[in-house]
Amino acid sequence: MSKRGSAAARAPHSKDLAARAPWLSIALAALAALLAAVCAAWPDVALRAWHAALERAPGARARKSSSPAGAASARARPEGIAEQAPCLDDSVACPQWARLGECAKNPNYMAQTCPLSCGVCDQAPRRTRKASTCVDEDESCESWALTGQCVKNADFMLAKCRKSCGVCGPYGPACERLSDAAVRPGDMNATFERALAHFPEYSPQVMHRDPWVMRFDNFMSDAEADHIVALCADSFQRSLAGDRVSSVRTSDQCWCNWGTCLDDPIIQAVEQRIADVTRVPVVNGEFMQIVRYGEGQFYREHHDQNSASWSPQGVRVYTFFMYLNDVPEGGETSFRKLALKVRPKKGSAILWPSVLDSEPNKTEPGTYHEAMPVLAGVKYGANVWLHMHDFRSVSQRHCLFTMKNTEE
Ligand SMILES: O=C(O)CCC(=O)C(=O)O
Ligand SMILES: [Fe+2]
Repeated sequence: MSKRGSAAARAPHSKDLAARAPWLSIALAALAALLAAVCAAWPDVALRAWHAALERAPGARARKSSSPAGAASARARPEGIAEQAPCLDDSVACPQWARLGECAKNPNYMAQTCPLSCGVCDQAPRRTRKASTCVDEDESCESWALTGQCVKNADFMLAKCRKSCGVCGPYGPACERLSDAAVRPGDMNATFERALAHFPEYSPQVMHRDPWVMRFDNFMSDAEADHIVALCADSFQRSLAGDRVSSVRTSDQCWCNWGTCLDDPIIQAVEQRIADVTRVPVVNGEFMQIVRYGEGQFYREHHDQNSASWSPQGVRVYTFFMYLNDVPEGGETSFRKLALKVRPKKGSAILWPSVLDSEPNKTEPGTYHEAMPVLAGVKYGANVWLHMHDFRSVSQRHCLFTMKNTEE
């Protein structure tokens, strides 16, 4: 045996303790006698303490609220089905199938496979998720996942590598939401009114109401704008639209998602100002995306809302767009439906909603917009897209549904 020996070999035996410290056994005996006396004298005190402990225990609320009806359904439960077994979907596609009407078109299959999404938990046998649904079926899954195959090759990977792609639960353990909704019905109107009243230092102006488009003439200093452009100097790449290179968007982009950029005090200060104005936490924001348009470059009319309400990060609720230089000619942000064109001005910014104030999970039809072609010079800008829920932590956990645009 090694010199150090095992912990068990070194642990003093209770008898040795009693021999070495007789006062300890006397004290313990006295304490036990005292407790017995208290319980005998005030049984309800002991009982209340026991109930309080039970109420704090996990699952206590369910126990407490179990109504007579709950008791009846527990009695009627078929044998062999555990009382606590959750109602689960067996496929990550269930929410989408349900939205497409499959629960009605294909009721038997769907009730078995997607009871949660079809809302038929009472009819479907409750069962724990089969362990086999959360496994990799190929030993290369982990390395494929690390090289981005869960996104690039989603059909194959979601079938064969569920574990490595982190899609085991309805969202997969990597994708659990860590935050409540940042925007509730009515919050957006209140946020815009508050921004108008509370941030005179940014010179807010209403460009449009219903839907809101608010301009902040003085959102950042020239030095801050120059600094943000300089951070990206060597990191621009062709912009993507909806995850791919597309002729509708011809600019270059740079995601501020690497260490030096994320840790940059100016980036952090600007992100915090955006959070203060919008009342949406910094972690709900995608990483800042800096864009550069050369002469003739543009982003055709599009909508920024790209994430399903069921996705872990939820919908994109706001866009905060900052202008990082003065553009000699062209490059306006145009909201055709609102008959509004915003001219780029260094240090200014615009904020608009991508969802409805009254139903913040639904797309706001008024805020389609376009980056008009730059006619002379270059245009630099920066997007911050803010989501309903925490975006950054699920993205850091490599959750598939934050990396990929998701559809309703
Ligand atoms: O460049 C602009 O004015 C707007 C850019 C934009 O809409 C986007 O990048 O989604
Ligand atoms: Fe946009």
